[in-house]
Amino acid sequence: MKNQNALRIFILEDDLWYGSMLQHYLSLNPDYEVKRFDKPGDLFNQLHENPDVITLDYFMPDMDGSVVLKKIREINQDIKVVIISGQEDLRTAVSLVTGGAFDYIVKDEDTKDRLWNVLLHLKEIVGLKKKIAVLEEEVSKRNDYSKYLIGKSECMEKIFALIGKASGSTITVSVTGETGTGKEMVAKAIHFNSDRNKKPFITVNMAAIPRELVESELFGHEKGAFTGAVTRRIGKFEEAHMGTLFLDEIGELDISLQAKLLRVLQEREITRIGSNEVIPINVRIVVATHRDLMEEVQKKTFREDLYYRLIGLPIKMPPLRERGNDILILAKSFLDQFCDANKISRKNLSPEAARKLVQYEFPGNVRELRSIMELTAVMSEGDTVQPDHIMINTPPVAVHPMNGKERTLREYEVQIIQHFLDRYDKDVLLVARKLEMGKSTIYRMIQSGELRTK
Ligand SMILES: Nc1ncnc2c1ncn2[C@@H]1O[C@H](COP(=O)(O)OP(=O)(O)OP(=O)(O)O)[C@@H](O)[C@H]1O
Repeated sequence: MKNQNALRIFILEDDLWYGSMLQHYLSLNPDYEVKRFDKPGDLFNQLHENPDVITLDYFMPDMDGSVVLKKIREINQDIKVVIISGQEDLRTAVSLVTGGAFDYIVKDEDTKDRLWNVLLHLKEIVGLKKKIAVLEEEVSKRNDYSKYLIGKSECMEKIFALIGKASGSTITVSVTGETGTGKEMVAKAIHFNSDRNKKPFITVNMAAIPRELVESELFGHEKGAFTGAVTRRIGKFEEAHMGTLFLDEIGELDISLQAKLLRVLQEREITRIGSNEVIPINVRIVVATHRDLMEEVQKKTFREDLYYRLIGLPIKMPPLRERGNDILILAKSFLDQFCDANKISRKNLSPEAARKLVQYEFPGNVRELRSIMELTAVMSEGDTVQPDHIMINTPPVAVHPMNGKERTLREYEVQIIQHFLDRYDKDVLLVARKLEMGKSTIYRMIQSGELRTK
């Protein structure tokens, strides 16, 4: 059976006897897979097998060792090359090692033992590199937020498509939506699905930083720039260099700082407070807000020019109550996650429990659903969740048609039916039953364009 962790070694040696001796000796180690070549051309033909190590005889009749080394390095820089030569010339050794050789061994009676030791050392390095590659792969999988963003509803499918579009470019993205709808998750999904995913993802929540500290938080400061600036501090823009900067609650940014942010976004460079040095920055910006920024522009609390600079690719997160069956998919997923984490057996939702969930408004959206399901897992006994196990603190609110601007009776009617259609995945029959009205009335209103089914 092939040993997946074997160190793959190619020997290039024109002296057949010496080459065979090395091959035999190294093959004594079951962790080595050894192949021998006596001409550089033959070795190059097999380089696609990606050996971990090549031992290279420096004096070859066909090609000088330094040329072979250069060619190997051009094809694959990851292959470690150990030079073996009769030449005891230190200058050659130094120039080969600076040219990319891993080590240089002089051909004498100790060669095989020294080579043995070099290879043991190399096996460790190659093993560590492979482990790092596996771990990096795992981390990037763990950070593949699109796998964690759960949803099958039409509106979430649209969000996934937009995340895909945003990930493929460096366009600024603005995510809006009520609290707990997953705006930060979207920002992370975009970052970790983009080619910046090995660089930092930095979050700054504008609402969480005292107003007077925001500038220094974003752009950094030099020591002594202001009272309290006892050391130099790098700002979040610099920290996010080559990665993504997520500016959460951007609507809370003080108007006095908005002009500065706009300048930075236009010039793509920052200056730390108290410094004259201009530092170029390369960051992708994702902003989020639960506010209607256009409304803020009209109220003159948000600069219009900054608004247009930030809007980029807009992604509007739908409230959970408009995601139809996603409520139950998410609920089951949160329930399973909690049970698995606490090593209790998984539970099912009874039809009545499911109904209780879909009838609730979820003002706190997905975040609220997660907390409710965690509490449910604790409260329920047995393997089926009943409605009583689901503790909803706020009383269920059907619709609040009286909130907001005044409407005609007909408009209220349309608003209520639309709300139910959105909630129940445009299932006209179900909505008609729930509202105790004729399904033909609903169909007529859809036909006339009063109600949306898309
Ligand atoms: N589609 C989803 N699938 C799975 N979990 C989700 C989804 N959307 C949100 N969540 C979970 O809901 C919680 C809130 O998500 P997140 O912080 O991204 O929301 P937000 O809109 O940024 O909230 P806020 O506006 O309050 O900052 C997190 O625990 C997240 O894991």
